[in-house]
Amino acid sequence: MEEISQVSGSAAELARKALGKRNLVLVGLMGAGKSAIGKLVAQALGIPFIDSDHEIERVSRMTIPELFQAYGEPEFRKLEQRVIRRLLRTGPRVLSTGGGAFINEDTRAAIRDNGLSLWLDADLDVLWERVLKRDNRPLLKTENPKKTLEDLMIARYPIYATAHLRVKSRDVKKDEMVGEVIAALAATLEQSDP
Ligand SMILES: Nc1ncnc2c1ncn2[C@@H]1O[C@H](COP(=O)(O)OP(=O)(O)OP(=O)(O)O)[C@@H](O)[C@H]1O
Ligand SMILES: O=C(O)C1=C[C@@H](O)[C@@H](O)[C@H](O)C1
Ligand SMILES: [Mg+2]
Repeated sequence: MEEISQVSGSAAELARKALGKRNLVLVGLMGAGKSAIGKLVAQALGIPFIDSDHEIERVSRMTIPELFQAYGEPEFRKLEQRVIRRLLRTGPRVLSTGGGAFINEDTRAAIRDNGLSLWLDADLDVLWERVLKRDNRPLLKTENPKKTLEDLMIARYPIYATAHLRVKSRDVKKDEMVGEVIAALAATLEQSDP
């Protein structure tokens, strides 16, 4: 056990070094685990965690479904863009984004320039099982939400694929996902070392 914690400790150290003052920005579709895994990654790295959906709800004093209903998706994206640009100014942190944030060109450019993006890539069935459990995603309020999720995957995956890093999100223990995210981050340092 001692040996395992030393290995993961050194991976976390390398990952922290790789990040420098930047934010690690988690991107990916609804249910990929950006919020759940992001929070644990931040704890493991000893840096703050922030979630753009939560921050949007905090500043607007409205829930995301309320924002979509009152102002529509385009206004939500503008607010999301402003909030994420602001959040990127402070680091290092782990910043978990909403599922559509990285699809917005301006938000994506800000993330590319100021953060290190990591795509939590998941298969449809994994996402579907997870999003079924909560009723808080306005984009899935359609006649056939599974088909909507699949259409979003087809449209968005080529864009998420432009993130700096990619980790496959699977139904394994959350700690295992955390280890994989940290290893991916640490590997960027090894790659950049002469
Ligand atoms: N590896 C995992 N094993 C089991 N459950 C998981 C795993 N990763 C995430 N989950 C669960 O799946 C659900 C969705 O995860 P989460 O809210 O983190 O997704 P998200 O990517 O932030 O989605 P959104 O874009 O809607 O904010 C949560 O209940 C979370 O606890
Ligand atoms: O995938 C999306 O476009 C969204 C995902 C959620 O995180 C929220 O940001 C909102 O429901 C929109
Ligand atoms: Mg989330």
